[in-house]
Amino acid sequence: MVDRPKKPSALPTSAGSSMPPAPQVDISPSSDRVTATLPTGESCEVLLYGATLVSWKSEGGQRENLWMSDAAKVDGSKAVRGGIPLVFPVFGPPPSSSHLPQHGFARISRWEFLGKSTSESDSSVQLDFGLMSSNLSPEMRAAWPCEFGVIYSVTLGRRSLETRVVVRNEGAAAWEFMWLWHTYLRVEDIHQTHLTGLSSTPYHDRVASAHLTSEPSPTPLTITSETDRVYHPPDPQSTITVHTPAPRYEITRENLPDVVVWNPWEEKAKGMSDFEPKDGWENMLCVEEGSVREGVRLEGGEAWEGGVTVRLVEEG
Ligand SMILES: O=P(O)(O)OC[C@H]1O[C@H](O)[C@H](O)[C@@H](O)[C@@H]1O
Repeated sequence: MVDRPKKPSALPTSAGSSMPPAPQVDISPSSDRVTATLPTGESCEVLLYGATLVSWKSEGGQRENLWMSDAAKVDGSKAVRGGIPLVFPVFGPPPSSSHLPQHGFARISRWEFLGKSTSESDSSVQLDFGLMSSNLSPEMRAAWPCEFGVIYSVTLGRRSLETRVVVRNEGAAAWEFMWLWHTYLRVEDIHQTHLTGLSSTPYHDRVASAHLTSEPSPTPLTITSETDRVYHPPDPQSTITVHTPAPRYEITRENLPDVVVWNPWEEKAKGMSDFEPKDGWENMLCVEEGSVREGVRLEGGEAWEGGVTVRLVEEG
């Protein structure tokens, strides 16, 4: 984890001097969400429900980088359709013997806001959230009776969003889990969007068959129909780039071997009640980083850490 000095935001940095106070990062925690705004206007908003990032604005707050469905439920009644829901401890449908919901419980559980820290050197703010076994509903506790603690950190910079997670086994017995950032990126136009960094990478095509491993993708990868693929790039740290007409997104991963690329396309979007507008699939692309092909095993007392950074870079 990046070790950052903790600094209460209430303390003015220019105390005792004749200089005007430096602009402060604004943190607005409320009963259901935490919003952070940099002095330059960039912001992010995290719902306590699922620790779901529902907004990330750059360019002084002028540009939204995450796609959110107009029909997304943000009242805790359903996983949020958009933003960055967190997938844990299972990806996709759980095994038939399990009572866990699709994509697990992290995205439908209420997390705790643990606090924030700021960094003057690079004008960023870090927000920390936690989820433990004791936070789960009795149904989820019964479905996954493992002792765990998860710390999720979101760091907002001028042109970047860094997210990190530490999953710890707080019990004595070993267990396995999967983790994924289900990131809905906003793109200007899916028909003018392509990805680089996944070529020469075989993938599981979840549209054609859950078990088929296809030929490596061509370069660059364009999205021209319903797409649901799990890539396993040979280099787990390699950069994935999403090129759109606006700034491109450069995605770097730490300790995350798998990348899911998902766009429901026209027909599937029509069938999702919480997907609005119905042509919204033209303005979104899920590029999801995680560890989902195989479970990560943690012995009692062990911890696992992963991270994703998305940077905005001008094309050209
Ligand atoms: O509808 P959800 O449960 O949010 O899942 C949305 C999508 O998530 C991932 O991208 C999976 O690979 C897809 O198969 C799934 O359709």
